[in-house]
Amino acid sequence: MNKYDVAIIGGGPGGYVAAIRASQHGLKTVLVEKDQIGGTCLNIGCIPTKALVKNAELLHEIKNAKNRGIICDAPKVDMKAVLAMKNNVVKQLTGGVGALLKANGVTVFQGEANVISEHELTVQDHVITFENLIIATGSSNNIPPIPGLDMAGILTSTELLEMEAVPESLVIIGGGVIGCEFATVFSQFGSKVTVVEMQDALIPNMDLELSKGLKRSLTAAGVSVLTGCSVTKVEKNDDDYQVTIRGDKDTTISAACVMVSVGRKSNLAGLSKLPLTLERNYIQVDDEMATNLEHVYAIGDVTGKIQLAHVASAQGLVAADCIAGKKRKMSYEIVPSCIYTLPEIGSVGLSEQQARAAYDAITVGVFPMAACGKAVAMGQTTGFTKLIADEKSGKIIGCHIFGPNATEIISEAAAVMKAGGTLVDIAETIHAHPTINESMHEAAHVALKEPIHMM
Ligand SMILES: NC(=O)c1ccc[n+]([C@@H]2O[C@H](COP(=O)([O-])OP(=O)(O)OC[C@H]3O[C@@H](n4cnc5c(N)ncnc54)[C@H](O)[C@@H]3O)[C@@H](O)[C@H]2O)c1
Repeated sequence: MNKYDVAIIGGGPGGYVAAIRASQHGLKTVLVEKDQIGGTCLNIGCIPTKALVKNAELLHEIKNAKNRGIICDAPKVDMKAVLAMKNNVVKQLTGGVGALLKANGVTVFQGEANVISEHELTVQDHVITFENLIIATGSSNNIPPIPGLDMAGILTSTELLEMEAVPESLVIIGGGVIGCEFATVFSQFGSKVTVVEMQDALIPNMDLELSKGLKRSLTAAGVSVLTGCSVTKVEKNDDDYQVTIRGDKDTTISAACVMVSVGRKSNLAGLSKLPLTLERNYIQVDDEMATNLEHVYAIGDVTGKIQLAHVASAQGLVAADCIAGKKRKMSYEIVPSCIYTLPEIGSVGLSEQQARAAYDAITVGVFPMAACGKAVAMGQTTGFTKLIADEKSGKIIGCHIFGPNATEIISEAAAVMKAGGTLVDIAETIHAHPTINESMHEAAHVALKEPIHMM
């Protein structure tokens, strides 16, 4: 009998995590996924991108190996083998998630869900009846209405992850997270990359020092970064695209490929029978992830909150717990976000600009990677760790790291912030030596005006 306590549409990091938790609560749970389990994150987002970023890192290390006394031949990229490696990584992880769902007793239907009433959906020839519904349908690439972007051959990150050859040149429209990660990968792979960003800074919503540092490092890697510029049209001439750019002065750039990464839009197909409250086409939810319909919840990118896999998973756990009667609320105050560039970025809490606007007085401590022993030993001295605290209480309200292992060590700051910790808490915690983590320890000492390894 296809009658379930909870039906979940979408098997990404929001949906599959919610399904496992719902089932663990003893709820009869079904998950419907139209493509592959794992969603954007595992199949065409976070995971495959990180597989390529690792290759970019390797190439960068090999190219610089002679500075460390290692002589290597000039590296070459075999894109077909790179794709095989990337596909293997994806297969391993999606297979793992499939096994977890099975082990937790979640029923999985492959196919497109179509909600036909407030308590029923169809998938292929089946009718599924549900007491509660969790919508976890995610988002897809948004293509802005710029003349020429509807042309065949214009790429998004999805197609760029399937390239069988390294493009000679690549224009990336949008200098946000996707744009900067793909610029990192393809510039190291050998493409001549141009990034066109409409705002005055790359990754414009993050701490300005991160944006400036990233622009410097991408430029040093040979990427042409055009900020404060917009693309007005794209045309095709023989084999190349002509990209017309409006900035301080108008220019036209010729490129073999054009990728668009200007944000994403919600996936709402199959949901029109539900009278959901939407805003800018995103499903509106409260802190328990409930929509305006009592038994319908929504999680992940489709809610238009913070579009990150780990936020979707956290929302999925909240939704499943609330359905099971273990009511709790989602909080967005402490959400680490990471960008996989060279070097990496890890960020949590308020940017310095936001902190100055929100607090009467703040204390900022910045420690350069060039003064961190482990970073020097690794030959990766670009970047810094910045801690921001409320001057009155000393409580940490933001941390921004640009440097090696930034995406890993940012969780220390997140954990301290979650516990309401202060600069003194970090300064008085013994940090192992030599580690990049010491830069956080040192940044706390700098903020407290008692630096040890800095003049
Ligand atoms: N490492 C990660 O966590 C990771 C990786 C990839 C994607 N994501 C998430 O996926 C989502 C989508 O990423 P994204 O990079 O597409 O979006 P984004 O919002 O990060 O960046 C889009 C950028 O495009 C710019 N832009 C908008 N219109 C433009 C135009 N016409 N011309 C030039 N620039 C324009 C914006 O100013 C912005 O800087 C984001 O929410 C992101 O956080 C996260």
